Amino acid sequence: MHKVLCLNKISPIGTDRLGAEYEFSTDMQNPEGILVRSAAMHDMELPAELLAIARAGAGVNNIPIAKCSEAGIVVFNTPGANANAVKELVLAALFMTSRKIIPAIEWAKTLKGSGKEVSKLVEKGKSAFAGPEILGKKLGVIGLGAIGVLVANAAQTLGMQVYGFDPFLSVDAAWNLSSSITKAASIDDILTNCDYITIHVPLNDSTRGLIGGDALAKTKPGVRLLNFSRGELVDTAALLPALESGHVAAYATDFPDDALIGVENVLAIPHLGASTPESEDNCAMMAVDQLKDYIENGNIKNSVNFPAISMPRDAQTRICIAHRNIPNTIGSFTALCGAAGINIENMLSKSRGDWAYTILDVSNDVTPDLLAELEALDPVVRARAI
Ligand SMILES: NC(=O)c1ccc[n+]([C@@H]2O[C@H](COP(=O)([O-])OP(=O)(O)OC[C@H]3O[C@@H](n4cnc5c(N)ncnc54)[C@H](O)[C@@H]3O)[C@@H](O)[C@H]2O)c1
Ligand SMILES: O=C(O)[C@H](O)COP(=O)(O)O
Repeated sequence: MHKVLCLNKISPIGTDRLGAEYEFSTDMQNPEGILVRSAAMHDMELPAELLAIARAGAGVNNIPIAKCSEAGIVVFNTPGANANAVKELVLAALFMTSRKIIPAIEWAKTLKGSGKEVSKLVEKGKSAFAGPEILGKKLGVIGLGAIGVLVANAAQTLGMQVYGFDPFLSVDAAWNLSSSITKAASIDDILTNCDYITIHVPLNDSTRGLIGGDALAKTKPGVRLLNFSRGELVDTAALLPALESGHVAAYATDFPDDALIGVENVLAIPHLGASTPESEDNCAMMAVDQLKDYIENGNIKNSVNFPAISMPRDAQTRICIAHRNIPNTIGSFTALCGAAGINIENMLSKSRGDWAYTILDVSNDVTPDLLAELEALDPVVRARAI
């Protein structure tokens, strides 16, 4: 029986796929797998038996990736599985930051009880809530991954002039991006030219504070800023005076902090980007399928710390080794197997940056001693037989 711990509410459409061979609970000791959404894991002690963490979603800044790699724990996410949900909310925010829809609705509520006067009061008061159309305006999209591409393409069909910036644009994203999107040469191109700016990059050490005082100073007066990625990408302390002065006309964020809540022209959304049944189902199914395939077969798809690697199984036993990407490591594996009288029928090794992963399909049973010898090799962080 495999054990999977669930740290957030995950759609049963996904968890039902675990099947009868899995014990699944929100509270258990020594799990082999963890399913998580946004629960903070940085301070969590990682159980010794833990093989993998599957993030049902995109962002993995809540997971201690480097610590997981050192322990040979494979971390998965579900690229693109919630991208449409976020795109739809970003489009809503484009309209809401333009047309003052939320404050206008709030004001309309205050007219309750005015009887026959309501329509007169509506006509008298509505001018306070006028706001521009998005048609023809310039939208800058920072980060053209799964979400950024969908936002850019949709905004273009709504008649916006769209500029995109992504120094690491993937080939897939380039294929999916409408040819009408203008490629920005630098982030400054976006900052200085655009009426609306939307951020779709991961939060990491190089993107934290991406939009700070210097960046805001380069933006056009009246710019509208949208952040559906992570709060710390935008420096709140620098943003507040820019909102106060009106230089930033509106800020829509899915990640409000205490200082932003209640501030005029801030649209503070409680992290609803991926909260649709469709996205929750998609993410849960992908996360569970990837986790199961890793636990049962050692295959890796959509990991953020180890390479993609997959091999059909046709031998008695599979040895899976997570290790550092160092020359001559595979030679030590085959030498140890040879010395133990193990016949390797098939093998595959892949690397990704500092880390690598090797699958050895062998025609014998594998002893705990051999696994211990493999794990004792300097570059190896985890060896197991399935
Ligand atoms: N609000 C929500 O509920 C919600 C839902 C999903 C994702 N997210 C957030 O949105 C982020 C993006 O999601 P995604 O699915 O599009 O991820 P993705 O990995 O498909 O795309 C991220 C893109 O950012 C680019 N990038 C990285 N650093 C950059 C930089 N400095 N400048 C410009 N581009 C840069 C990458 O090249 C990549 O193309 C996630 O990391 C997550 O934090 C939020
Ligand atoms: O990175 C993500 O996928 C989103 O922020 C969604 O987070 P959630 O799964 O906690 O809604």
